[in-house]
Formats: sequence, structure tokens, C-alpha cells
Amino acid sequence: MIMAETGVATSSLEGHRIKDAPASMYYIPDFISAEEEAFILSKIPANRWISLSHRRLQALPARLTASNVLVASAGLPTWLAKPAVERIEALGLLATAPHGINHCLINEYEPGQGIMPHEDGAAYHPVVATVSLGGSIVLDVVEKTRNEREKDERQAWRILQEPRSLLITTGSAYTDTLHGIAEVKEDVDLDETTVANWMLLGDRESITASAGRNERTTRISLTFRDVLKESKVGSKIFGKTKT
Ligand SMILES: O=C(O)CCC(=O)C(=O)O
Ligand SMILES: [Fe+2]
Repeated sequence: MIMAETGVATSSLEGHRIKDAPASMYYIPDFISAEEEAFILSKIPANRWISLSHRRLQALPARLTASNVLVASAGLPTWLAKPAVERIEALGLLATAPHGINHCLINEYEPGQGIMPHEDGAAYHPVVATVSLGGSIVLDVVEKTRNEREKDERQAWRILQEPRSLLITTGSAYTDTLHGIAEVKEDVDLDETTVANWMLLGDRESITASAGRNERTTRISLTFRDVLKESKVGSKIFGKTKT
């Protein structure tokens, strides 16, 4: 049995399945410690942010090309490899991924910022692992529709992502749904009837104590994936002899 340092074993992953969400999403609170969270936050390069109109982001080891190829001379930095990537891979869900995790997208959301509903698509192996840092945020997941008429009937789920948690999206949750984050300063009406992962949360009490409200603070997410098209470039052009 593989035992990650947090005490989450492969065989107990089933206990973290979000039963009210499409198959399959898993939520693990306190996947990293507060010290590990602070360490990762201190290592995120300050000079690599790319500002979009509604959030900023950076990609490591590199952004994908227009045809979704990861061209990089190095893998992920050690501050992402340990403990985050190592611990995610120990869960076993990426066992059939061709490279394992080779890419991390870092998104930062200030209160009032979000991301439009979208799917991650065919550039990646269909397993996404998201580690949250900083503040809590609600991820909205909604069924894809084939036509306009179905739009009103589609199912939707709200996933609350707490700081230091891990969310894994696989299977039809990856292929048949869209996900997004509303551009609000506060998530409201959070309770056991509206939050799909309510029973898996690390701290339900504080949400209940604030009458089902989550006031947003800056949240940084680490989205770990396996980019399917990878091109390793040697460092020769920089005068080294690496092959
Ligand atoms: O920040 C998140 O949790 C979601 C990010 C996302 O959907 C993406 O980068 O594709
Ligand atoms: Fe996404």
C-alpha cells in the first residue's frame, strides 16, 4: 500500500470521492501543510506573471505552443516536485499517464476575479490535479450541452476548494463537463445541500459560522497535468553539452 506523507493511502482514495459530482472527482482537504503552503508561495517567481484582464497566471516549466506542445529543457522545479507532485503521483491516479505530471499552471485570483466556464481539452492526459493556496473559492462544474434547448436542464455542481486542498478531476468529469469560477467577492449559500463536497471539507464549521458565506481573499491555484505532446530540447544552444 502506498502511503503519502499526509496519510492518504491509495486504497482510501475512494473515501475522498465526491459522490454528488460526475464520475470522477476527488477532494482531499489538508493535502499539504501550512508550512508547505507557505514554502510554495515563497517560491513562485515574482517576475513570470502574465496578466490577463481578469486574473494573472504563469506556467512551469513553460507555456504551451499554439499547437499545445510543451517545449522545455528542464522539468518542473523541485519546489513543485516535492512535496506536491510526488504526493499526487503516489495516489496512483496518473499511473497510465504517458509522462506523469510534466506541467503546472499557476493562476492567481483576487476577490472578484474568476475564470469563464471551459474545458481543459485534448492537450492533456485526462487527469487534472489542483492544489489550492491562500483563500477558499467555489468551482462551478456544469454538464456540457449538445444544443441550446438543453441549456436550462443541465446539471451543475459547486465544489468548495479550501486552501491546502487537492481536487482531482478525471473520467467523464473531465470530458463531459465545463468548469469555471464566478467573478464575485463572496461565495454565498454554502451548505450541505449546495456544496457537492460538503462532507469532505476540512472546515465546515467556519462556513456554517459565517452563515454559509465565503469572503474571497487572494487564491493561487496550482493545476498539475500531463501535457501529451512534449518536446525536450537539449541545452546545447546555451553552450552546454547536455544531450
Ligand atoms: O484555478 C482553478 O482551480 C481552475 C483553473 C483552471 O481551470 C485551468 O487552469 O484550466
Ligand atoms: Fe481548467
